Amino acid sequence: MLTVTNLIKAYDGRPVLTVPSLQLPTGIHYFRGSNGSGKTTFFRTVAGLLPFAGQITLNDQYEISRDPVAYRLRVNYAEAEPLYPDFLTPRDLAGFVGQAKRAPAEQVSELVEVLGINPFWTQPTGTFSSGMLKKLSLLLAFLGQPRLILLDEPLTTLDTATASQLFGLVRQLRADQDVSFCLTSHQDVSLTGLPLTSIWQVNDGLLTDVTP
Ligand SMILES: Nc1ncnc2c1ncn2[C@@H]1O[C@H](COP(=O)(O)OP(=O)(O)OP(=O)(O)O)[C@@H](O)[C@H]1O
Repeated sequence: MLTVTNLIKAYDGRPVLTVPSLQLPTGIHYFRGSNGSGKTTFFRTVAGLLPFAGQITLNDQYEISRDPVAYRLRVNYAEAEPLYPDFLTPRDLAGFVGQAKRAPAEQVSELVEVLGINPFWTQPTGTFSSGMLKKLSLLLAFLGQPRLILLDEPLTTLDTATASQLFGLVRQLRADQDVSFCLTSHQDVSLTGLPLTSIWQVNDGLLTDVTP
């Protein structure tokens, strides 16, 4: 599903992530590692948000630099600590992102319901709690018809009921539409009952497969 080759990501000339070769099949992949080990850098790079050296290809077909639009239509990302312009509401953001991701008409309302966003749908994000921001970022990450969704620390600040709804959504998209997921968490994701395809340990910008 995802192939990464000769990836080097540096900040100001300092390499922080090196992935010589990585192949992820369809499934749910969990990346764990200590603070500053490179998880977010990896996710942001795969999401197409950071410049890097190397190749990243989805489904042997869409290379991130060669097919930037087709690739980004199929790879969605939820930030660990989402931030939006204060004056925008979930309705505004879902409108923009939904259009960019070519989301089906009824998709937004279904996700609003599942993630419990109705009570603050038209409220400016500048007034949001961290959990409300997290719910909104998750909604945006599910819009369109992604083949891969990157969830960076999806559980942080999320209440238990919404976490359970989120896992239900992940299971459903996995089973019904063969959507793949990569996620990070400082909590032990294997305890959530999600069927994990692989587990990766990130240390000092290097990824090691530690799947049992
Ligand atoms: N914008 C940036 N400029 C310079 N260095 C950065 C930048 N963002 C991250 N880094 C560095 O890259 C390395 C990896 O950071 P990253 O955010 O990917 O870690 P992480 O594994 O996601 O950590 P955490 O668990 O704390 O979220 C760290 O050394 C960090 O200081």
